[in-house]
Amino acid sequence: MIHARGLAQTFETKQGRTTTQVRAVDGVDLDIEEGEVVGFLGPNGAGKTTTLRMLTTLLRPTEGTATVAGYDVVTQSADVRRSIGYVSQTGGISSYARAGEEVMDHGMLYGRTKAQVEKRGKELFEELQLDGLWDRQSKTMSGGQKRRLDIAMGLIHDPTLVFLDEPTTGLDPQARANLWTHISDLRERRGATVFLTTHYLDEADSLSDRIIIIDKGQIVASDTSDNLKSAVSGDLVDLEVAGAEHVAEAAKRLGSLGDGSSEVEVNGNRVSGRVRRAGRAVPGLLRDLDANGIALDAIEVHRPTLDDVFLTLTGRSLRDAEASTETPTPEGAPQ
Ligand SMILES: Nc1ncnc2c1ncn2[C@@H]1O[C@H](COP(=O)(O)OP(=O)(O)OP(=O)(O)O)[C@@H](O)[C@H]1O
Repeated sequence: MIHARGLAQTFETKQGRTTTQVRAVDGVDLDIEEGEVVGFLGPNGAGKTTTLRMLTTLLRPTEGTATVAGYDVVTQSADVRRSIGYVSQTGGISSYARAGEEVMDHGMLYGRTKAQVEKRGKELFEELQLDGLWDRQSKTMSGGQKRRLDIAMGLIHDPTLVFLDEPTTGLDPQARANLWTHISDLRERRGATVFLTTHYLDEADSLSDRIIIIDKGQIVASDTSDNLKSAVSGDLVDLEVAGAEHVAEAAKRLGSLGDGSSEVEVNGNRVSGRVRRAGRAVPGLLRDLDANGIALDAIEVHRPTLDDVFLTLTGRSLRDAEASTETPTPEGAPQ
């Protein structure tokens, strides 16, 4: 459904007389099959939106090639556009027009008849819990309602391939959960292929069949969430030791679990380290500590997260990467 080879985008930004080049996407290869839901994850400024804009023909690649739904994004851009649904990051709807009319107009742009778009539009309003809002002016809708209206616009022509750019950014937790259900339904009920960008780890985790992680314009991982996590060595075991005098001994015993190679960090009374198959190893550790008179105030075991995957691959936490990413204000709109 989506195939890319060496896809790249270099932007030029001017500050005074100095021209700086930003390599926003740096040689991306993608192979996404029909019916897959793919989460495209990365920190701010990693190149998610730029990749998506190239795949949806809104931005011409500076290097590389891509086909989407069988069509070349440069030489057959009109065919690509006809075959996809696209919901942009910012959303476009905030007008005096009635919500239903906007959705119908959009569908008719794709060559559907008025009767077809009215029927499909009303179905989508019901599915997306927008019932009763058909005659509302979109500018009077709440943020969550507008976002769902954006999605209705992206789906009105029944595309089999849907691009969603950060679909839930800015929504409250309930509206996010709601939208997740709708996104899952796209594949379950309509067999659609979904390519969604996000920087929410939980979103990528719960929605996607496959997660592709991009960092600094390059793909650093592509696999199922479970496989990515199992490549991280072990579960994180956190001990809170009851007496300061026992901390060093507890650290030694935690470090000697498994093959004895786990690195242990000590912070005050907290001792933490990665342990393979913690579910099996921890009961023995507890017995061992108890037999040696070392009491614990608390113990927590955390399965690896996608953030751990990113940390293992890049040496940085996704959250830190996000906080430290400078996203200069682009000069001039993209092509
Ligand atoms: N039109 C442009 N001109 C110059 N630089 C740009 C332009 N568009 C994007 N960039 C730069 O390209 C890099 C990638 O941006 P992009 O928007 O693709 O990242 P992103 O992963 O989608 O980030 P976010 O999660 O914040 O949306 C950033 O450094 C950004 O500042």
